[in-house]
Amino acid sequence: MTYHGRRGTVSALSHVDFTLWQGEFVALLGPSGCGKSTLLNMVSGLIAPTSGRLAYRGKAINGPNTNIGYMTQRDSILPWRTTAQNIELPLQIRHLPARERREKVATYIEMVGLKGFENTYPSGLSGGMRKRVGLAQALVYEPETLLLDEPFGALDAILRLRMQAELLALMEKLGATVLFVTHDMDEAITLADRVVVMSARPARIIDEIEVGLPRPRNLEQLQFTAEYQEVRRRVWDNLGREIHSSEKEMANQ
Ligand SMILES: Nc1ncnc2c1ncn2[C@@H]1O[C@H](COP(=O)(O)OP(=O)(O)OP(=O)(O)O)[C@@H](O)[C@H]1O
Repeated sequence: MTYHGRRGTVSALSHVDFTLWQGEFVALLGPSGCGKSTLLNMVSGLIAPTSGRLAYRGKAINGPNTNIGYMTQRDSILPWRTTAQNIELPLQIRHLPARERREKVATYIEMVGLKGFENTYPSGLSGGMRKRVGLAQALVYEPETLLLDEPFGALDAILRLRMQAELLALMEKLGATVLFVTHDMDEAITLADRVVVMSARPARIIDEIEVGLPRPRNLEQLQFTAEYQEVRRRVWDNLGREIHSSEKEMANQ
């Protein structure tokens, strides 16, 4: 994917070739600005690659894909709508009958732990609560596949751990297919079945690591296990090498 903008040409992704299997939770891990959001935008059908091919269930992706729920990095919560109204929005766009909308909104409000805040406007919600509204918005029409772009990036460590645990429990329950973008190695390993490590821009895939840690996972204990440390070392070996090489490149420029 190459962007041709007013400020010149930016080569965002070079050679990216991978398959996301049904029911799998894949974390895309890479340095800042390497092209992770670009990749999600392409998978969701919002932008088209300048070369190469993307397919969903074997069919070429030619436009927005309604089987996919996408939580972008910046939330799309409308300040003039309450929690319930924001979560209802994707269902209104799909013209679901009012009764069905109400039922689904109630289910997902409960699922993301926002019961009691149905009628609160975004200005009355904490950062973590806003993220939950965003997550419920992506989940509410029950897409087969979820794209989550650094959903917990701006949260403090404790809230982040809580949200990660909630997401994991939810995904294990729903059996959804997830593509999760992060630049946090521990987040990638604790959540995913497979970690796809991307290089600095223009991104290519430098490694794919099967995490292999059993589920359901207890996030508070997981990081202290020997198995976890072993996976972490393997991911770090690759990521560390990539960081050093991009630092060297920058120093030579
Ligand atoms: N619409 C655009 N026009 C021109 N360049 C763009 C556009 N969108 C992204 N880029 C550039 O493409 C590169 C990859 O951006 P992208 O947002 O995909 O990276 P990222 O890995 O998601 O970054 P981060 O981890 O910081 O969120 C960056 O250099 C960015 O400046």
